[in-house]
Amino acid sequence: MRIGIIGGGAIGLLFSTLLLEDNHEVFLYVKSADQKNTINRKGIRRLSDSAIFFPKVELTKNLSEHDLFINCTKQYDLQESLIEYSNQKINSPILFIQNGMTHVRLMDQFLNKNTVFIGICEHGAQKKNKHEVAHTGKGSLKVSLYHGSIFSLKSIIQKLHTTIFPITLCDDLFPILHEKLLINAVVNPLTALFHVQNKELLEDQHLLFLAKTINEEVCGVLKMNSSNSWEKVEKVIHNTGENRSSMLMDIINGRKTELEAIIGYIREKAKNENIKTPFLYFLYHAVKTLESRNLSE
Ligand SMILES: NC(=O)C1=CN([C@@H]2O[C@H](COP(=O)(O)OP(=O)(O)OC[C@H]3O[C@@H](n4cnc5c(N)ncnc54)[C@H](OP(=O)(O)O)[C@@H]3O)[C@@H](O)[C@H]2O)C=CC1
Ligand SMILES: CC(C)(CO)C(=O)C(=O)O
Repeated sequence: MRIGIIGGGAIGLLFSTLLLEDNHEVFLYVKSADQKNTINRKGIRRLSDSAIFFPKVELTKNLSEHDLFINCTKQYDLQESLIEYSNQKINSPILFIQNGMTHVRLMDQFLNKNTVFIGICEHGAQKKNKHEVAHTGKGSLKVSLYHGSIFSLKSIIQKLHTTIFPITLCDDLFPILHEKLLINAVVNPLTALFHVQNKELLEDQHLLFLAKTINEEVCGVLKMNSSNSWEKVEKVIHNTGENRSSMLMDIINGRKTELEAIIGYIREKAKNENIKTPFLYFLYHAVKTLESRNLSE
């Protein structure tokens, strides 16, 4: 397949290598000419096996049509890239893999004519620099239809699914988004506040207590069974144990986090339903403090 990947960050670089390994034609769209030139010269190096891959690299302002786009930007950059698709009149199907929930509301404003898929990404990835990426947690992509044809989604999954790039169809969008939202609400703020790898949430008894308490609180808001959900959260933490969560990486690198799309969304839902969420309240303001200090430096 001809696949366009938007964003040369951790997931964009990782997906480019996995799809090239599976012999797809990959076009990676990046924001800076500097990153484009670096990848053209050195390729993308996957640190786990030192394999090097050469996608075709383009700037995002020069999009062309593909069998599928995978948008790998952060939630807070999504609006800009949705405007790019819409200004450049892109008709190709687009898959979004962002953590959090706020993107779901944004889609309709810009992409009501496109075929849109929404997925959750269970991989862990860390970008070391412009062209090197570590695959810190092997997982799969679970994808659901947002608008358009289910037949097109089924055919794309059939062509993409391999052991290198596992991708499965989920019939119901919101349960999978809520499952991932819960995982990110439990893992990301705590790891960002305490500067720990994911696995420490299971290994340190105090962090484990906090993680379980946050799991309870979020399950109360999202109406999920907390003990079944905790098992899933625990499994993802285990599988991505060596990872530093994307929120921790944002804090370390002085970037904005996806807090609003994760904790902000759950708090708003709790507020509308008069549910008290003291731990989320604390997490929200604690991460905001780190974020605003970072951004003002
Ligand atoms: N990393 C992980 O392990 C996981 C991440 N996710 C989710 O995947 C998404 C991506 O995360 P991650 O890869 O870590 O994030 P990164 O910050 O590493 O990468 C995002 C990339 O998007 C680029 N970008 C932003 N706007 C545009 C644009 N308009 N056109 C082209 N590129 C653009 C940024 O470029 P620049 O740097 O030049 O600004 C950056 O390289 C997030 O929603 C995250 O929550 C989900 C599961 C795991
Ligand atoms: C699954 C997890 C928690 C992996 O680190 C993630 O999605 C993230 O870091 O944003």
